[in-house]
Amino acid sequence: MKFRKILIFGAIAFGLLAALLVLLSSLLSESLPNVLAPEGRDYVFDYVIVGAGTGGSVLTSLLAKHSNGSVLLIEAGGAFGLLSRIPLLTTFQQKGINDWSFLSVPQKHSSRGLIEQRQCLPRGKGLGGSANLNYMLHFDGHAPDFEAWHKRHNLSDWSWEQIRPFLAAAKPQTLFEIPRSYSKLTQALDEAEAQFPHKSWHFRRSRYCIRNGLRHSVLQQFLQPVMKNVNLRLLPQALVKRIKLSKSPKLRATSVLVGIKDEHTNKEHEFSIKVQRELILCAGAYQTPQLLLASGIGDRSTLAKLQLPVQHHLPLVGQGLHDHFNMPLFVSTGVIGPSLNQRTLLDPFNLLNYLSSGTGHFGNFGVVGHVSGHEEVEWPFSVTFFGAGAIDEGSLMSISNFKRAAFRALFPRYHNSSQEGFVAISNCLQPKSRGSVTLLNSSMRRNPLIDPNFLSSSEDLNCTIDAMRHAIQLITSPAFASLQPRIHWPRLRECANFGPFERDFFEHSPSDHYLECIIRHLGLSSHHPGGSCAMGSTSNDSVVDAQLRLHGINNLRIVDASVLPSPISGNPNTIIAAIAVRAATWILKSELQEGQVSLGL
Ligand SMILES: Cc1cc2nc3c(=O)[nH]c(=O)nc-3n(C[C@H](O)[C@H](O)[C@H](O)COP(=O)(O)OP(=O)(O)OC[C@H]3O[C@@H](n4cnc5c(N)ncnc54)[C@H](O)[C@@H]3O)c2cc1C
Repeated sequence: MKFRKILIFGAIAFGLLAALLVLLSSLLSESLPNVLAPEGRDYVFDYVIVGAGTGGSVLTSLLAKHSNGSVLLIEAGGAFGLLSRIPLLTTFQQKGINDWSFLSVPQKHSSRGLIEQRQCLPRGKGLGGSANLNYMLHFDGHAPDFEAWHKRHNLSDWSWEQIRPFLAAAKPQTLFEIPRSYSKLTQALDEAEAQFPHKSWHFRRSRYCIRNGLRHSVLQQFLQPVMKNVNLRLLPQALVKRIKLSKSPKLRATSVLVGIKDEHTNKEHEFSIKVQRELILCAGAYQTPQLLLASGIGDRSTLAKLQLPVQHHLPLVGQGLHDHFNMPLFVSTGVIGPSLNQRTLLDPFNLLNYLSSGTGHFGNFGVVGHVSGHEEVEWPFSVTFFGAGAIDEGSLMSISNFKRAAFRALFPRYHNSSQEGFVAISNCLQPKSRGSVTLLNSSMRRNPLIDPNFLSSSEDLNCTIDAMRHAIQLITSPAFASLQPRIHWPRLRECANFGPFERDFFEHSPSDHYLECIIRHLGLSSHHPGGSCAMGSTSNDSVVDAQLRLHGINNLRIVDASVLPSPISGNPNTIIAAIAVRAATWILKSELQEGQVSLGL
């Protein structure tokens, strides 16, 4: 008992220490090196990079290291706090100061269990961008994705052979892999791999961008090591509002208009920064098209409707948005997992374990493994296993936008804080639905109109139903039997006509109509948006060319998730980092070819 008290004191001390560190880290954020202090004069930089997320951090790092030119990195947010480094606590950042907290427009074909049928679309805001808000899962890349880019989109520069060295260069320095012994769920997954009849399915235990128990993102690996370089300046808390083009002799980006808000008076100070060589947009799949459209670069008729003067007609800006769509299913287990629940989290041993070795529940996000099928299936799919037994109602509802009834139908054991179980998340790896990013008006301070248009393709619905049936096959296989799993089919009033019927609990074969109904109500964004300024060969099929330059504007590139011509069959972060490495080589090569550049700081 005495020992337990000591542990509880230890846990409280840890809490206080964490709070102190959060405070300290926010204080430290004030003292970033090389911050540009706008003093009312015009600045000129060889390279101006907009957005310090995955693409922007990697690109800035390589240009700061290897270029002879001056580099300015402009980021709308500031530094992330310590919360971003503690893996399990990452969702607490959502809806906070480091999240843009976008909401989709009401969805036509999905999201019926969400308030106003709108999806929560978190995006990182600050140095590190979404790489500092994400769930840290690493994926090596999948050869057929790039072969499809090569063959279907005529992008021979992006074949698997071509991209592999860049993936290697972008790979996280250290990865933390969930060990087999982590829980009974990881053991069941390993057994399923050995026993499962579908030999073409791939079983992976999760690998995280985590080092010594702390998030190790592109910020730590790429950006931080170069922050003090003499040719680099940072401009945090600054929003890029317009891009200015000049027409002669050739169309080129000449400057950006930046706005910085005074946090006390809320007044905005605006100034321009001139671009000597290249302007590179890394503002992400929602805000890169937003900035282009707000600057009059986009489809002529769309811009006319918004009464925006056209600087450059490029019809597909903001079109072709894609994202993975997740269907969660709660499975309770009859044995102690241990799985994530309030009881395990409040256990002082867990805290001590994390403090002493960086491992245990606090040292990862809770996703323990994935099973995916690419060959011998009609549609490539993935099932992700999130080892959580009790899901906190308030927290999940706030970051998912679920209506209360939908949440409770999905997690009927939500009130039991010591519940053991897991969530099986099924999705299609190559969804066909395409959405868009447009504007409400030209203000960059207003959120863009984001329409992921989930399930607009009936193929995606069939594919998700298929993925769920694969998940059921796994969960009811002998390998999982020792967990005593029970699938909790959501009992939604709106789906009651189709089931679930008592026999479903035994036969695990609910009808397609029932599965369609729950998918259309309860499916959620995976937060992997891309494709809104896709690459391709001409302006009729894309926004940027194979070297990521805007069609018609040679010195304006996009280096972020918007350029993906089709979805990545897994977690996209490392692929976007690899795209940035690739872009850096082209930029540096052209610098070399054209001779010295000025150090115009
Ligand atoms: C909650 C969540 C979980 C995820 N989990 C994973 C995962 O586990 N594994 C994985 O591989 N991927 C994951 N992802 C996806 C991955 O993080 C993103 O695909 C990737 O970070 C996108 O990189 P990016 O460079 O395109 O954009 P971002 O990283 O989003 O960077 C864009 C940056 O631009 C800044 N910006 C935007 N507009 C302006 C402007 N006008 N002026 C100045 N700055 C601007 C933003 O503040 C931001 O910092 C997740 C994403 C989220 C949100």
